[in-house]
Amino acid sequence: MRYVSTRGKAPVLTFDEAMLTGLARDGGLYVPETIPTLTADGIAALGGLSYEETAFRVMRPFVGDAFTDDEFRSAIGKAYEGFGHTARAPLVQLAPNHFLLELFHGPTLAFKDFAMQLIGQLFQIALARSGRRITIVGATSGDTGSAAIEAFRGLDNVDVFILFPEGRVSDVQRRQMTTPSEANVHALAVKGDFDDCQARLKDMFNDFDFRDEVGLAGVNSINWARVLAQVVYYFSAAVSLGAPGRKVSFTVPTGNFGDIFAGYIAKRMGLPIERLVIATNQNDILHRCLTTGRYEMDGVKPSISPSMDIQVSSNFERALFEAYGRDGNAVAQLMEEMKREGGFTVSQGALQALRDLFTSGRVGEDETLETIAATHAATGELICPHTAVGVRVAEAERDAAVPMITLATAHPAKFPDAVEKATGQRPGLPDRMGDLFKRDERVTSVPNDLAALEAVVRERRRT
Ligand SMILES: Cc1ncc(COP(=O)(O)O)c(C=O)c1O
Ligand SMILES: N[C@@H](CCOP(=O)(O)O)C(=O)O
Repeated sequence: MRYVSTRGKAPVLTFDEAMLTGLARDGGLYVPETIPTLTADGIAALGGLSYEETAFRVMRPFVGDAFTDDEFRSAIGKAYEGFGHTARAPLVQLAPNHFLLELFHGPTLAFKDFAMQLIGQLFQIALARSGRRITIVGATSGDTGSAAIEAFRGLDNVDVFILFPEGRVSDVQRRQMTTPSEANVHALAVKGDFDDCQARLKDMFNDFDFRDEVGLAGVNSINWARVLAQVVYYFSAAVSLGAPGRKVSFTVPTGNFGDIFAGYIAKRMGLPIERLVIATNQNDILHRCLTTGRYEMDGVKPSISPSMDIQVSSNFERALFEAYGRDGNAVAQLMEEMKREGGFTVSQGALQALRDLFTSGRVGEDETLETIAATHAATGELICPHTAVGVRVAEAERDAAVPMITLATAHPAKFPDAVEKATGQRPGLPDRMGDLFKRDERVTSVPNDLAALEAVVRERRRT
C-alpha cells in the first residue's frame, strides 16, 4: 500500500514512512493511493468479533508490509487493553433509532485515545527497528494533546511538545497536559488560538532545516495513521446495528474534520452508511462552506465546546482532494488562495460531490446547553458539550427509518462547568484521575511566533 500527498508533489511513501513523516514535504496530507474495500461477507463476518479483531481486519489492508501480522496484532492488543470498557466503543440508546457511540473510555477520556494509543505502539516498533529518535510536536485544542502525552510519556527515544491555546482549554484538559512529570513531556501554552497553534506546527514542518535537525514527527490527524485507527469504530458500531444488511447514519461533532473523514473512508470501504452529518459549534466554517460553497475564515470564537474551536480544518483538505477527483494541483491552488486571501470558493462540481457525501448543521451556545439538559432529563445521561452539538444536529437531521449514531467524543467530566450549568450535576472524574487537581503543573508560556517555538524545542529536546 502506497501513500500520496493531497498536493501531488511529495514523495510516495509506505504506511510506516507516511506515519513517521506526518505532513508531506509539499505541505499536503498523505492519503492511500487506493482505498481497499471489504465485501459484504467480510463486513458481516465482523459481527460478534472483539473490537481488537475488528480493528485488525479493517486496518490490515492499509498497512501493507510495514508491520507483520504479529506485530500489528500485538500493537492493537496493547493499545486497547487499558480502556475502561470491554466493548472499547459501546453503543448506548438515546431515543428510538438514535444511539450514542461512547468513545471516551480510553485513558484520557476522549476519542483521541483510539488512534493515539495505537500509533504510540506502532511508533515504538518502527523506532526500535530503525534506531531513530524523534521529536513529536502536536497542536491541540484540548484533547489531542493529553492523548499524545499519555501515549508517548517516558519513552527514551521520543520528546513530545504540545502547543495549546493559552486560556482556551478546560481546566481538566490543561491539567492532563501540564501535570505529567516525565522529562520528555513539554506543555507549551501559546498566546493565540488553536488555528495559530496548528499553523505554527505546519510552519515547523515546512522549515525543512528545523524538521530534519530535530527529527520532527506529527501525531495530529495530519498523520494518516490517526485517521485510519478511527475508521474502525464506524465498522464496529454499524455492524452491531445490523450492517451490512441494514444502513446506518452517523453524526460527528467536527472541528479538524479527522473523525468524520474516517467515516468517509469507512463508507468508501463498503460500509453501508446512508448519511454522514457534520455537526459544528459556532465555529461553523464547514457548515457555511457546505451551505454556500465559500470556505472562509471568520476568526475563532471561544465556545463551551472548546475542542471544536477551529476554523482552519486540516482534514478538509483530504475531502477536497477526493471532491476534486484527486487533482493535487487544484488542491494546492486552493490552499495557496486560503493562505493569501483567507478563503476560497469550491467549484460547483466539487461542491456537489461534497454535498452528495455530507450534510451539516450548526449549534449555538444556548442550544448546546439546552441539549445537555434535555438529554439528561430524558435519559439520565450526562453528555459533554461536543457530544451535545452532535446530538442536536442529529435530532434535526435524522429520519425515522435509518438508525442514527452520534459520536460521543469526550467524557462529560472533562467539561464539568458546562455540564453543571446545564443540569445542576457536576460529573466526576474516574478514581484513577482523582488527584488531578492536586498535582503540580509544569507549563511554558510561549508567543505565537515560529522562531520562539522552534527555539524552545531545540533547547529542551534531549539529543
Ligand atoms: C471532544 C472532541 N469532539 C470533537 C472534536 C472534533 O474532531 P475532529 O477534529 O476530528 O473533527 C474534537 C477535536 O477535534 C474533540 O476533542
Ligand atoms: N480537537 C483537537 C484538535 C486537533 O485535532 P487533531 O485530530 O487534528 O489532532 C484537539 O482536541 O486537540
